[in-house]
Amino acid sequence: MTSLDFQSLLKQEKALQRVQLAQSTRTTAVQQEEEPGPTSSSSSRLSARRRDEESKVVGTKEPSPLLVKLAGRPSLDMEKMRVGNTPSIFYVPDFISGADEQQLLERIHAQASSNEWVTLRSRRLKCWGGQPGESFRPEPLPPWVDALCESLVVRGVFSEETRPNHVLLNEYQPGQGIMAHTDGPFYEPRTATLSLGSDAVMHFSPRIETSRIGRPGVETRPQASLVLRALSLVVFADDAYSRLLHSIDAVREETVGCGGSSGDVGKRGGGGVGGGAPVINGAAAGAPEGTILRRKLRVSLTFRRVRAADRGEETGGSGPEKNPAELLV
Ligand SMILES: O=C(O)CCC(=O)C(=O)O
Ligand SMILES: [Fe+2]
Repeated sequence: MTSLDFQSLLKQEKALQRVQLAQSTRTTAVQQEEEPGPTSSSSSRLSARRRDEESKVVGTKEPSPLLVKLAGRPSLDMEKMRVGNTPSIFYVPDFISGADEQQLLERIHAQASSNEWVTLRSRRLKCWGGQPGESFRPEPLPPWVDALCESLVVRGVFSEETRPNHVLLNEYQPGQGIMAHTDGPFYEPRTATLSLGSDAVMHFSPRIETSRIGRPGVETRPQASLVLRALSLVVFADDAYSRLLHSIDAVREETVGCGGSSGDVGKRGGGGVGGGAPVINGAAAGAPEGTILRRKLRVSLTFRRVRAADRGEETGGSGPEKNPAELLV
């Protein structure tokens, strides 16, 4: 065995041990979060407990095979995944494999008849983890959803302290989309979305106070677009989370970059017309300007952490205030 083989075996074994540990401590974690907080001291208690337990032999329960598989992948260097000159927008192509995607889609569609779905005009959705808001009470996630959250921590997308505890599933038929929005103040300013089943283009536009819209020099159109290939993960945080709006046009077909949406013109996701904004991850997504993308049934899973009730203030970026339009150039 070469030293490289040995290193990767060691990594896999460590990942497996973490998985077993995570599963055996999951109940404890949920109980701790139900205490007021999580304050920094409660989350450091949690990490300390994890560290203590890590030194013991753990795991009486078989870990989920999906989790073992996902967590066994190498951890990501998120800095290398940053796209364009953007503040904290990261794109990870092929975050999962096509086989993982199939497994996840089967699981999602196996539950399709359940009444947990909320149907909207432009998509349907399901959420796990509890009702975000002032009186948030975390609810346990289904094991396969929890497995995905764990894999995001193991692979370095979220820190242990910001482990996602809330997951949203959106399902879009071809021709459906999502209006320009921010994810709001109830979450920590970091969100990760896994795309399954179809490609789509996400547009980012400056968040403008309503009173300034329409004033000379105030730009509200999308300033950048990001191709979301199936299997990819997009992460945005901090200023990109709080000071930019994101949207997906409600179209059946779209042309990357210059041309904009080529089908169903006039049936946009709402709040913005994506076409024309420069694509900031064309190379990483293998989709140069002019690429035509046809939508299929798209399912996305969005992972976030609900903020502690005592810190439910508006999420703001750090550092000096910048015009949000400047964040993208
Ligand atoms: O489907 C997506 O990729 C985006 C979903 C989203 O922005 C949201 O649920 O807040
Ligand atoms: Fe969103």
